[in-house]
Amino acid sequence: MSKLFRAVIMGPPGSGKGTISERIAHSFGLKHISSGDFVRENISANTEAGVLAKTYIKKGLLVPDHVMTRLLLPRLEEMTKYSWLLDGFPRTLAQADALNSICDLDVVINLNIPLETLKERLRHRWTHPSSGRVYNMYFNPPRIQGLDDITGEQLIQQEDDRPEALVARLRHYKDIAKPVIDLYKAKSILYTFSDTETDRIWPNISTLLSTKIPIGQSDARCASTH
Ligand SMILES: Nc1ncnc2c1ncn2[C@H]1C[C@H](O)[C@@H](COP(=O)(O)OP(=O)(O)OP(=O)(O)O)O1
Ligand SMILES: Nc1nc2c(ncn2[C@@H]2O[C@H](COP(=O)(O)OP(=O)(O)O)[C@@H](O)[C@H]2O)c(=O)[nH]1
Repeated sequence: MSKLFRAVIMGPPGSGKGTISERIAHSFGLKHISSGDFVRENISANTEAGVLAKTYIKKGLLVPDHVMTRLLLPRLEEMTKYSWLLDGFPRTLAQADALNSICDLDVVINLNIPLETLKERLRHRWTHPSSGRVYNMYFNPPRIQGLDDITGEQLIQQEDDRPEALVARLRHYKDIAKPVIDLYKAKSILYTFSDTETDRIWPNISTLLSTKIPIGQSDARCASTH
């Protein structure tokens, strides 16, 4: 069997991880695993880890590393037959070390987007809370204003997407992401993309992945998990 492909996408809030992950899953047939979606699923299903995670998220905190790894690693271990792309995990060095203990990553995509662009995007981000689907009033508006395309349910603007909250979130992101970025740089698997537009970054990511993903791995049947 040919080698499976393992990738991570990193970037600050609003950098386009979710948007680009969907494109990668669609174009290259990787399974898209979003840690945020997975946490939300566990909260909805009232699993033990989900109940615990909720207590942190309600306070605007990250879920502790041991809870996140207990949630995510078994899920990844179930996916040994698939190529996958991980979005939102690892966020800390402890999570990166835990991931490293179960697999070797091929590529880490690092999105480097200017602060002003992030603020502008998140000001116009609308979220479908139960699925985590996101829209932007200008970039990818919902078909009917204020409603989710799939369920027709109401969209919301998340409190922490407000510009005032974003600066603190971004500072926090930079502090915890730096050692993770340094680790992947040292392993020579880090690929950084800097621009203000997803549509300008996407062709470069697509070219990179075309050279990295073994032939026969692009299987649209393995597309996104949601
Ligand atoms: N790797 C992780 N470590 C700790 N907590 C996490 C992790 N991934 C997700 N969570 C928790 C905390 C987040 O606020 C919540 C939702 O995650 P996510 O959907 O990635 O939204 P987010 O609003 O933090 O990120 P973004 O704005 O970058 O999309 O789940
Ligand atoms: N204007 C604009 N909005 C974008 C672009 N790329 C993504 N978005 C929107 O910006 C917001 C943040 O993107 P998202 O994929 O959720 O980023 P994440 O927080 O890193 O997962 C969403 O509302 C997207 O629809 C872009 O190139 N231009």
